[in-house]
Amino acid sequence: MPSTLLIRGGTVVNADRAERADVLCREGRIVAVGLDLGVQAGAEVLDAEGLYVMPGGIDPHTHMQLPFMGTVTMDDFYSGTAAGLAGGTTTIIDFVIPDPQEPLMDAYRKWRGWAEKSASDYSFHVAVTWWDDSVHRDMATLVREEGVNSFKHFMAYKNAIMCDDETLVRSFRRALELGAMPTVHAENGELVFLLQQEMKALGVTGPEGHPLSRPPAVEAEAAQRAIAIADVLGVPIYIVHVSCAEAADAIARARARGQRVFGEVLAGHLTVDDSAYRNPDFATAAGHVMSPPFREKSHQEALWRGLQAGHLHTTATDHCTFCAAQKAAGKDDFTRIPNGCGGVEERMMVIWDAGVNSGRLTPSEFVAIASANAAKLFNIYPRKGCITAGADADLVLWDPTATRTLSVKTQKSLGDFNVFEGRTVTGVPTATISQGKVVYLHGDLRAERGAGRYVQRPAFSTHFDAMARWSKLHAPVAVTR
Ligand SMILES: NC(=O)NCCC(=O)O
Ligand SMILES: [Zn+2]
Ligand SMILES: [Zn+2]
Repeated sequence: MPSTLLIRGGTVVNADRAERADVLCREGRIVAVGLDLGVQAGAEVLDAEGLYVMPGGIDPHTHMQLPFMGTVTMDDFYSGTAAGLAGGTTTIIDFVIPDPQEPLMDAYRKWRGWAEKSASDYSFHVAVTWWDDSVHRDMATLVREEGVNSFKHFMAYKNAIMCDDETLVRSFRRALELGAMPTVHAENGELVFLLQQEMKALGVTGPEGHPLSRPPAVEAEAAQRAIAIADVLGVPIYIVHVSCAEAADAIARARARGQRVFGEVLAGHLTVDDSAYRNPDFATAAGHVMSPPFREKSHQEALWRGLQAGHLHTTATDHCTFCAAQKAAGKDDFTRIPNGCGGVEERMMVIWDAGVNSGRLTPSEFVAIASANAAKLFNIYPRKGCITAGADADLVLWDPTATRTLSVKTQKSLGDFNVFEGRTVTGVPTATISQGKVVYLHGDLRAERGAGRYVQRPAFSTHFDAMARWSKLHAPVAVTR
């Protein structure tokens, strides 16, 4: 396998520009980007004439091998990252989710072990699901010794991994001290719990009860609460899987006030609506059960507008695959259907097709939301998310004219369901390069078990510096009497 790769004749697309250029990669890094780079003896050459050459996708929200709701996802770190590579995604940021009372470091080491089989590079957010002095201490160890710079808080999943407000406040404050980004799954878990019981009391036990127990206001309330807590504490905040207009509006309002609030949106929420929950076929309806749920179509427009306006910043999948047999645990009670859907392979195609082909996004704006913005927010830019000398050679060659029909029959994920089933997209990856190696070429997936590396992410991204200066200048001053 040559360690030098030349990608010749394509249009290199970064978040800030697109230009005709060759890309030369050596020993896993990009060493030159420019016109007419000469072919070197022994180099592998990829012809990119007529193609876009983009930074490999970063999916900042996946759950591979997740133990959740009494079962474990179908995709492990190998099959899940391999599926990502087939779709042009070369880095995932997954989640360590400790059980309540489980030491954070124990959970972290467990997840690191599971992830060693990854085929692409990966990193971890760590969830804070409970609080005591050991959590306070372990957060520092994770940031300073393990390169974790983001902590996740579930405001839903009562009686399981839900954070109460005290834990949110303590953890946000600690994250600020450590220079790490707090992130939240914003849904009011108390309201969800109440509405679930009420739905069942009304006889609504099927998957249609899932969206009915998680209306947009439930998400908007939690988003607003998390934003307000972050504002009071002077910490930036990142809201995962924003699914509805009301939550997107809460972010836009806070940003208009100058607050550093960042939003993530899922390929599914941008393109799939809630009609499936009323499908008479249980497996189809349950296959769509994820939280927050798919929404009525009008919310999709609000999410696209958020991306276009810059109020929403990243796109992800929340890839979390459960098969029909697992979903059947909730046959008579929708609250027992394991929550989660796939998408790591389809994300970039679906968003390109619905975003770029529609004129909502330019190719550079697509690179921003599919890769560069996540790299910036989680402080791995320009190592990731940018085609420049010195960056990791993680790239995708993109044919904007080729079409594909997405289907469970052809997906690489081990899940047995595809929420994008039957969707024909225009704009597909023809090659994916990870660490300078061609790992996917014209349908031939060459993912290597264990080839992925753990990516450390330094603390104190640029936002922290600005916020610290602001806080210092606006510190409370006592009246001298
Ligand atoms: N999203 C979902 O339904 N499952 C995964 C856990 C989470 O992110 O909430
Ligand atoms: Zn979530
Ligand atoms: Zn998730």
